[in-house]
Amino acid sequence: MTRHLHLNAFLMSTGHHEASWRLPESNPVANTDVAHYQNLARIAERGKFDSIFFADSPVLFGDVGRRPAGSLEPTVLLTAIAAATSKIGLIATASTTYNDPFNLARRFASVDHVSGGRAGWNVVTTAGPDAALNFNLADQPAHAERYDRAAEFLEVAFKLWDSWEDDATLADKEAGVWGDNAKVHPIDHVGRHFQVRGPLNLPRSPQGYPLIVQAGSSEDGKGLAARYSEAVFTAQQTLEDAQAFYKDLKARTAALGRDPNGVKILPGIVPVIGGTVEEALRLERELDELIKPEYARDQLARTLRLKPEDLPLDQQLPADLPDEDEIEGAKSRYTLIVTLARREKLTVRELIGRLGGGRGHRTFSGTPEQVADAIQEWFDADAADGFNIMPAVLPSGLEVFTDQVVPILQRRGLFRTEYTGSTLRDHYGLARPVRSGGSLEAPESLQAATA
Ligand SMILES: Cc1cc2nc3c(=O)[nH]c(=O)nc-3n(C[C@H](O)[C@H](O)[C@H](O)COP(=O)(O)O)c2cc1C
Repeated sequence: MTRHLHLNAFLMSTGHHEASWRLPESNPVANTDVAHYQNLARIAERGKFDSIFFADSPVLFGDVGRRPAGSLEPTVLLTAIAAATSKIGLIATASTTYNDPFNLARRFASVDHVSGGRAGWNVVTTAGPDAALNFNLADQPAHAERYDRAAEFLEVAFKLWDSWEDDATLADKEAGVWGDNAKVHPIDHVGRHFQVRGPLNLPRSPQGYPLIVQAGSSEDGKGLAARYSEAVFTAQQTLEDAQAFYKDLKARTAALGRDPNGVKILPGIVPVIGGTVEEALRLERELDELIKPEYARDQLARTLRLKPEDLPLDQQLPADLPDEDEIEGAKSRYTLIVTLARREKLTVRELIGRLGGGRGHRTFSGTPEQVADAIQEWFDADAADGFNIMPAVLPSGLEVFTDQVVPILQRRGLFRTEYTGSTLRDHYGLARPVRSGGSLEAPESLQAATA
């Protein structure tokens, strides 16, 4: 089976570089401008991307002085984007720790109805203590507890999406019968975290389920991804690390009886593209020089559970840092940052520059040809099924990728020249789960999840 590259546009206000909002071209209040996001989605659709994606956390992070702060609730934003596009997939993040299954299952099924089958859900447990304070808690639930809840949350969501059979709606005007009660099922879920009777108060959506995306990379994170996810986002700094993650996750998926091709692995890349290498590096330097180190050092201190004064800008990280298993936040991101700093002997200032561009995702500055080579190298080396494209500056970074890198990938036969389907599942080459006659024929890629 020919493998095709998958491209997801990870959209974030004026771009992933934390100082992008300071460029003359940038709209500093793009983070709440729906027309900005509709324009970005149209650019990505012109580039035949599989999907666009919004991260999210139910908390206002850190210091509003540093970069555009606050974000539109992403499923609401997706409905506005759905109205402005017709093909591109629409993926939003929502937390299993700070939501309930009934409302969230309904919300994503609604996005799927509104978009004609283009909804995807990035399932997160929300790492970090701050969000907990917005939801009657004094601290974040333990890492393992968050993932245990997430697994049950997904079980309930699948049951709710399956509570209507595909042919439950009759709309028989003659007989005056709208629906068939025998095809709408309570779910009567009773579990450790949730009791949900069901059925969902919404007919089955065009895709049956939204595409299930996950982004954890710890043992718990990979366990959840192997059982339930169909696309996995990950931050990987080196080809070797990416190959190891790819091999491990595919093996875990197969060990659960799922089709490993049913899980698409997309590492992030923050491309800074110039007509020449010098031009690309100049743009990278211009952005890095706009970073105010004190903001970034505060955030780095929080991640490393240190005080800012423990991190002198022109010295390397302190020798004694906590082990990953002491971290209750985003375990794998913590390890990635510390490993990056140690491996490349980065000073705090240098590390801040690297993180300012992509928060631990791989950054790559070069010409369109070199960016295409970097993508093809990992794709050919079984380190990725596709990429999370994270333009440093938006919209210009997405435009130049769409107009100058995508054509190279298309000429090399790596990427679609036209959409061949209309749903998000079609774009990722994943079957639609069918629910009829009381039975569920889940696609092999999801069988373990819905067993
Ligand atoms: C591309 C990408 C996007 C992410 N988006 C979010 C997000 O929107 N909200 C969130 O709480 N976590 C987000 N995360 C973090 C993951 O959900 C997770 O907390 C992190 O990868 C650490 O997972 P681990 O504790 O299993 O190692 C994202 C991670 C990646 C790689």
